[in-house]
Amino acid sequence: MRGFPTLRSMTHQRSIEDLRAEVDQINRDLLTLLSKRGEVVAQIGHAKTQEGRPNHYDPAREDKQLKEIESLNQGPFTSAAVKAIFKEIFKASLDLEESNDKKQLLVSRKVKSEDTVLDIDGVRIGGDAPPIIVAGPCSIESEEQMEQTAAFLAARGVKILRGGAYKPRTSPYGFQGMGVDGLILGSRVAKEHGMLFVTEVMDTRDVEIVAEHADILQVGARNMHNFALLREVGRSRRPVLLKRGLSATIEEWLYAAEYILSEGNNEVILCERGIRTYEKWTRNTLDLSAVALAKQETHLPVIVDVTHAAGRRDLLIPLAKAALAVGADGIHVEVHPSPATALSDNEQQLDFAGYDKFSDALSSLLRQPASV
Ligand SMILES: O=C(O)C(=O)C[C@]1(C(=O)O)C=C[C@@H](O)C=C1
Repeated sequence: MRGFPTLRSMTHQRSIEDLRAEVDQINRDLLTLLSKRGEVVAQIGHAKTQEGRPNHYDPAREDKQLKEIESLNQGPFTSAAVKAIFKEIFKASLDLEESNDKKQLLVSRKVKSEDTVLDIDGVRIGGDAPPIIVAGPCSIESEEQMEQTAAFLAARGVKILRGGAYKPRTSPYGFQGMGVDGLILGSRVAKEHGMLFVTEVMDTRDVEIVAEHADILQVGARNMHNFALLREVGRSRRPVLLKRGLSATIEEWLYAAEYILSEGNNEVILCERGIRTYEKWTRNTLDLSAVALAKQETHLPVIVDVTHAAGRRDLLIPLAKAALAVGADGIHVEVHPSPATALSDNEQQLDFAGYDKFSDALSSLLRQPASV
């Protein structure tokens, strides 16, 4: 009798082994096609990166492909099943594009394996250099305050003086900084004591004037996502101290550094300063794994701002010790001649006696190069 073979007669016609051998071959063919697709997709990813599109996800393109696949599907799988398989393929393709992209980042150790060591007028930061201390008041307030602080710190071997001339305050009515007068004062006092001067720049319009007076430009946590500012400091040719954003992931922080390097400025110091968590007993939560990871994944120097991480003086020594133990290339700490009368951050700045205790406690760790 003619007609369609029954399931029974079919299974009798071909053995399971035989059918499995065919499935094995189909698997091999599918894998070949999948790999071929992966290679083409990687090229799309590369082209997107070159066009400056770090976000490779394109839902409209995925949707178009799914619609076509659905219209071509003739079974035996349902369209829902086929679409689910293709969605997995898109996801894997996106991962492939993005991981290739990360391998090409200028900040990545995969691109540059040796540590970047900054040499700013003889002050070495990163690599085999002993950890540095960046210290000074939160805000530049007066000539007397800067002079006293610089003299005190320089006598203890501190090579980098910090001080804010433009202050990003939570309240618009808080002290906003001395502006250009503060820049001039900070840079003069630092020079007089043989120190480098680092200060924050908050606005693209100020990059030029800040770069004129400061040896290192700081991009603060609140501005880590300010891509126009990152590009501008990248064009400035001054070393940049880039703080991690309040709620930024490590990846976002490294992409922020990439913005600076992509403009041709390779002199970036990463600064972990604690992230915002549910914890209330500290101002922020110091993320030491971020320090270890940034050291591992990038070639850039990484320092730790213990003052903002803790927000309280009693934790500065243990946090600084821990930071140096995981390989930080330096410590950033706020020091003020009279914290009680400081115009900003008076809860957390160290007075001179406090700084002496702090540096004594760290002295053995500060002599040796960052390790791990
Ligand atoms: O066509 C693209 O833009 C791709 O990046 C490729 C691809 C894909 O696998 O088809 C991958 C991720 C995008 O979300 C969209 C599509």
